[in-house]
Amino acid sequence: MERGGNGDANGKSTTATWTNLHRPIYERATRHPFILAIREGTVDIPAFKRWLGQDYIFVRDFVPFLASVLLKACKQSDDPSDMEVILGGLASLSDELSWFKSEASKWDVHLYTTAPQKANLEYCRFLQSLASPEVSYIVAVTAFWAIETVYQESFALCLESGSETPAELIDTCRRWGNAGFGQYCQSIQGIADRCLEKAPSDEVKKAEEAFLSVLSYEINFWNMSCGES
Ligand SMILES: Cc1ncc(CN)c(N)n1
Repeated sequence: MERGGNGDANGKSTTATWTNLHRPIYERATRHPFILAIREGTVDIPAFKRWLGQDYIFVRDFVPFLASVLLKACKQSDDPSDMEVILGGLASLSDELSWFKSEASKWDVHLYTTAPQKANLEYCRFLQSLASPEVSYIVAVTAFWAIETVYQESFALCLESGSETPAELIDTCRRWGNAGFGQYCQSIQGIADRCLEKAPSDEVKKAEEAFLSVLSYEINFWNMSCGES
């Protein structure tokens, strides 16, 4: 089997190469009108509340997905520190679920009676498919990196100087836009790139497809939050 190799001729890592290669869809996911409206202080509050209720459902489904990535790291990774990064992420989801509950009560969003919308159901189904033992660690960890990075880049944009994010949404933006979460995403990116460097080309191709699928599910998720289904 052919080897995937490490990115392009300029020495860029595989994930950096893909981000450049697929820039238009990457930007549709990370600079979505929903995020730009938060940043400009014009976000529709019902849309924000819809996002909040739907994202709680998503994060609940993200837990078993991440547990499956952890299991694959334990079985397939050649670097013991991968497990520590992923375990840290999994542990922080407990705090994240509590945050959703307190934020929901602040905004009068009823989490337990919120039904998942179509775009969310489809994304959660994709997560379930990635959790299958037939999906390799390389593909799963690449998807994990993409999922976290879309939120990191999106919400970091709302914290940049010059942004007019409403005060009551700053806490939400900090949750994913803070520098620590940015470092965590870089650690996952480092893991993905190290794995991709050694992977056979068919696995690299599957990982790229998973990256593109994540971007497309993320766009649909933002669209759903804006009220387009
Ligand atoms: C839809 C979605 N994508 C990503 C994340 C970040 N874990 C999230 N909470 N929700």
